[in-house]
Amino acid sequence: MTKTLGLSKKIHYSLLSAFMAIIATAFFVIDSQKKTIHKSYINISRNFVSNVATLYLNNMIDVVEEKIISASSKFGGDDIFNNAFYHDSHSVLAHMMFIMSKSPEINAVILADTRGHYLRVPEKGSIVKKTPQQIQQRPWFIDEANSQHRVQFTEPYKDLITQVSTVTLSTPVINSHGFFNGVLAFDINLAQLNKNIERLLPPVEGNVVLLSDTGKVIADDIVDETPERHDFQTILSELKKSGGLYYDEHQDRWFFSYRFDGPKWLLVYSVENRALNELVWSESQKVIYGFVISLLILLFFGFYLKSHWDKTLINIIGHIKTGAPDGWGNLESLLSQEINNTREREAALTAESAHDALTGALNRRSFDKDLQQHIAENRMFSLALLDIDNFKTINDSFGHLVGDVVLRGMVAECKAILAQEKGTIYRYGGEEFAIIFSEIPEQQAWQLLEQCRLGVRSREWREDISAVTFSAGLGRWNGEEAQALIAQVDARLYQAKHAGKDQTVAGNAA
Ligand SMILES: Nc1nc2c(ncn2[C@@H]2O[C@H](COP(=O)(O)OP(=O)(O)OP(=O)(O)O)[C@@H](O)[C@H]2O)c(=O)[nH]1
Repeated sequence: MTKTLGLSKKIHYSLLSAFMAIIATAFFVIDSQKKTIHKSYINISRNFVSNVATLYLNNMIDVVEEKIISASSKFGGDDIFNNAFYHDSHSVLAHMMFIMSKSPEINAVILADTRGHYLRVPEKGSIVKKTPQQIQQRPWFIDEANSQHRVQFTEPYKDLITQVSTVTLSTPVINSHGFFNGVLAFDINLAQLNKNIERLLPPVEGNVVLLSDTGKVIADDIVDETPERHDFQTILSELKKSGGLYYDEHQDRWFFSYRFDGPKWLLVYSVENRALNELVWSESQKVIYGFVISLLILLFFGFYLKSHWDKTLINIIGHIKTGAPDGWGNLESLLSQEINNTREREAALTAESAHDALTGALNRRSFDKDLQQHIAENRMFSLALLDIDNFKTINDSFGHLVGDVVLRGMVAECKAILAQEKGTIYRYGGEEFAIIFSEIPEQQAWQLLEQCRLGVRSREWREDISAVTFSAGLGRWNGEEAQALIAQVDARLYQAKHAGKDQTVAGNAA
């Protein structure tokens, strides 16, 4: 089975991996960014509530409290109080009007005595005296027992006279002898309060509402006729103990709240979770666009690469086929060079696999192959086996490196003699060599072998070796099996060794 390079596949995988990596990164970045944005909106909303409460409402409460306390101490004089109800009420009314005119946050100023008389500005007509029952029904009316408290805020209630929702703050009027004379009360201008709350610009679309301690609405930013009021009663206790942040699963709404110290009011700003999420998404969109653009660029790059890569591959394949890699550009010339190098390497590898690396003679594999080929082709040939005499002594005396030099030298010597003739030398193994003499009579082979032997023996060595000799056996092929011929020639080599070495033993024909 042919193994493909799979380059296109690798490019596809790389692009796909980059694609997946961008998507995964996008997922994590967007997710963490969403959480961060969500968190920052929560913080901004909490700050919004506490800023409105401390900078606006607390301020307003302080101002009206200060005003009522200073006015009540003014009305504390016996004469003023008695005059107001039984003699000359005009100067007191003028003072009450003065307070009104300076206080946009106050709707009405009321002064009441313990007998149920009261003065109120603004009032239709002249001074009106009401029955004690009417005045005492008012939630701000404080009897003597309650007079210890300085300033009190009522729950929102429907005023009997004006018929509008009202919150009143009141304080006892104590005369200079310490007696409780009556009550001074300010109706808070809820219309003005509503208007101011409506004007607020909350960070996320939602509702702002000011609640009393029992959860009644004092003021809110809802302007339409059928206001969408949220059920604060069910979550009031949660809001009070939430510490400023509460999420109601049932309504899927966030509640940001601030609890006042003076009147136990609660400023609540509530936001639908959906609205918050929409905002978070719209903020995240910029990042999403960024990632989408990156993906598109990657896709474009992928297609571009693919189309050009295919073309380049086709060119490369064409040139590899024709073997004419000329006229390519920089990258291509490098590639063509590489193709040529590969061919050379291939040729070198083939040569290496046929030759013995140490001596340069053909190796044992080549010998086996050539021998079989001669037999298969029924070619006339003779075989010689050569073994260097006393090679162990050479190795032992001069070292293996010198032994190697001797092996190389012997091959060189024989090659030089056989070069023009039909003889090829092989390294048979260790210090043993073989020569195949092709298509020449055994006699001629014997002569060549003798020339080799004498050549080696008379060769001069740079090292201090006196003489290197070898023994050899020679035999002609007579149609027998390769192993039989080798055994016969090996036996003759053995004979030569036993006969005193440095000689060749051949058959009778030689
Ligand atoms: N330097 C070197 N030595 C080799 C190589 N291959 C085999 N030999 C050595 O050749 C020697 C062969 O020794 P022996 O088989 O005892 O033969 P010898 O000493 O030549 O004795 P005779 O054949 O009886 O003359 C061993 O010492 C091997 O280590 C080689 O590639 N390089």
